[in-house]
Amino acid sequence: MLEVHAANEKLILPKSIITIGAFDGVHRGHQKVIRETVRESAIEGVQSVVYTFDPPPRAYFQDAHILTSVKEKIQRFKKLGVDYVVIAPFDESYTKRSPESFINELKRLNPKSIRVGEDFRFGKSREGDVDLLKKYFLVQPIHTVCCTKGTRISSTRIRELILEGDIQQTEPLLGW
Ligand SMILES: Cc1cc2nc3c(=O)[nH]c(=O)nc-3n(C[C@H](O)[C@H](O)[C@H](O)COP(=O)(O)O)c2cc1C
Ligand SMILES: Nc1ncnc2c1ncn2[C@@H]1O[C@H](COP(=O)(O)OP(=O)(O)OP(=O)(O)O)[C@@H](O)[C@H]1O
Repeated sequence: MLEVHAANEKLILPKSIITIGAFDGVHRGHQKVIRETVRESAIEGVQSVVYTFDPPPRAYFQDAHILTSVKEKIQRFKKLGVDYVVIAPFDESYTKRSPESFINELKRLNPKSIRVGEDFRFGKSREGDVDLLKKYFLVQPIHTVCCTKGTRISSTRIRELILEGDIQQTEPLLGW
């Protein structure tokens, strides 16, 4: 059964496997990251957690078109077998938090490992990176999922295709 928590509820877990990101569109790249998180959590016998943002940071900073509502993202996380979703309200005060403050928040979830891409950034002005995260947690990189043309699947690419009116091409990238 999926549990949804707002970040300010300060959820505490004894052990977990976490993935973090905007996950806008819950495309095939996201699905792989989440499936690996769920698979590892089952092997370890601990809870799987998706920590996500509302709105997606790119929608907040760059006014990007939002592909999936929070409600729809939650439904897709549920289908992928996630145990917990933590939703951070991505607003002005949240964006000003330091990387260390975010790390302290993650500590409450006691992650055995964190699954994010090598280019993951966090904290004000994107100051925190994977090297900083690795000082506190085991961080396991995810192999990039590409489309048949060989380019990385991303929410940005899907937004571009929608703007070009090429909905058909978004389907193999979204995988739903
Ligand atoms: C506490 C916190 C503060 C953030 N502040 C900023 C910021 O000031 N500027 C920015 O561009 N992104 C900021 N971000 C967003 C990150 O750059 C990044 O988009 C987010 O961690 C999601 O990762 P993803 O883009 O790989 O999905 C912040 C993220 C967190 C967790
Ligand atoms: N194609 C992909 N293959 C593997 N992992 C991916 C892929 N796309 C995103 N991820 C991972 O999923 C998590 C969430 O990514 P994020 O929401 O930033 O996706 P994105 O598609 O890169 O978004 P945007 O284009 O808006 O920056 C991150 O850990 C990221 O590294």
